[in-house]
Amino acid sequence: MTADTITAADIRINARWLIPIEPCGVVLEHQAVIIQGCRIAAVLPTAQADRKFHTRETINLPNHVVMPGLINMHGHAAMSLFRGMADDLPLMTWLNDHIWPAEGRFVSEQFIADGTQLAMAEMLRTGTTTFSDMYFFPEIVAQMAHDTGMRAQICFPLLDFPTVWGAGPDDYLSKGEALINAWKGDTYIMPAIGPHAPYTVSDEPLSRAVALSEKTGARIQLHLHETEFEVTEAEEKHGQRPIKRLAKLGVLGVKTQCVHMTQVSDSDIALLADSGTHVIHCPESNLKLASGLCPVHNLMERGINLAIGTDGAASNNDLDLFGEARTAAMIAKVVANDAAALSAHQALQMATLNGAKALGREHELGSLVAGKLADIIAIDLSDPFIQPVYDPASHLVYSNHGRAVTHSWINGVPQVQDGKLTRIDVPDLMLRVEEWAEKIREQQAV
Ligand SMILES: CSC[C@H]1O[C@@H](n2cnc3c(O)ncnc32)[C@H](O)[C@@H]1O
Ligand SMILES: [Zn+2]
Repeated sequence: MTADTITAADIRINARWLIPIEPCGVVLEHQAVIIQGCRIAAVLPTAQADRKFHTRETINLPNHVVMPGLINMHGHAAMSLFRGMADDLPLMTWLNDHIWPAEGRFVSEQFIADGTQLAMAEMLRTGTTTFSDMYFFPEIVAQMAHDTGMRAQICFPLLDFPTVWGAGPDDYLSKGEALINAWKGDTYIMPAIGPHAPYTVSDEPLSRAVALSEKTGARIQLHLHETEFEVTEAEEKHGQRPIKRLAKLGVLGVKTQCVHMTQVSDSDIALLADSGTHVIHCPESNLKLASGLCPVHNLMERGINLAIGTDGAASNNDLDLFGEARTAAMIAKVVANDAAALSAHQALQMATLNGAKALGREHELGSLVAGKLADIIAIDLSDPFIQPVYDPASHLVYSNHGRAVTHSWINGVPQVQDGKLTRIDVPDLMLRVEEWAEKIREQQAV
């Protein structure tokens, strides 16, 4: 027997359980994850790690599951400052009568900075390591995510009409192209194009979005088929379903992510499947706004890649992706009339690897495999509300909530340690959040 060569590395995480996501459906026990720099050097049984690696730091997690960081594929981060401001309303009333007026009144660079930081604090604490954002002042969101060390797809807004961030399509597209160029090749920030929805963006800017995507490689994310009203109104106005119009304009494809898709006909499924378009499922926002239910099972059967998003905190009303995975699993079963429709392992895959696929980064994110980037989380299963443990994957989806996350690393850098954020000053953030709440309450009282 020959002695193993000892390799030096940075961090060793000893985990009671490990869910690598790849291969799907596997739970390993007594595993070590070795991190060297920003990457995973190895995932191996602890006894083997003892013989093969010497690390400068070891973290023992004897009651924990370790898994890849979650990828929240759709949201409007700074809307966290509007959490609970306008509840129990359908989408168009919520937008037209409450959210858009409030955005006109309050959204500024400082609002975006503070609201985004609040959202990042919540996402990090609940296991998200990568998020997708579609909101105003995307250059500020990108800078904040980068400074904090979170990965983020930053979709710049594109609409027919002026907003606080732009005068109209020309302005949005030129600012957006500058954003894409500014972050080219960055490991954390993935700039993308965010046409708001088919009912707010006309054909010409949509075609220009496609051209910009082709020129730069940037992805496109848009709200699509969110409600029955959206589809029937478009049929009256354009004589076709919105997705058909998008297909003709060249919007669909492997670089496009359609958010919501609660209204799905057989021909819609064919368009999505044939083009390789990704669907981002936001079950809690769809439930709360009574928008409809995405037929996840039918889409999965056709091989369509489905990832999960929370949407903004004003329509959810939290950014806990574990909760979202649970809701996704629950409603998939009812919609398909099949208790096996979306298993716990499949829900976890949607919240990790499928998000990485939608971003085009499945080769380096979304699973715990040697060589991938070290975006890792740990969840403590020792609390009474998740005992006893027979199957940790079941617990993560059906019994857990994100607040059981105790540790996270992004790019090998610790972000959460023993449940505490390492890179966000929470007391200072709370003071700024309360100042915004005062202003918003004052305005609501008028
Ligand atoms: C142009 S920035 C994004 C824009 O979208 C609004 N928004 C938030 N949630 C939804 C949703 O579920 N459907 C459509 N639009 C939504 C947000 O308030 C911003 O104005
Ligand atoms: Zn949205």
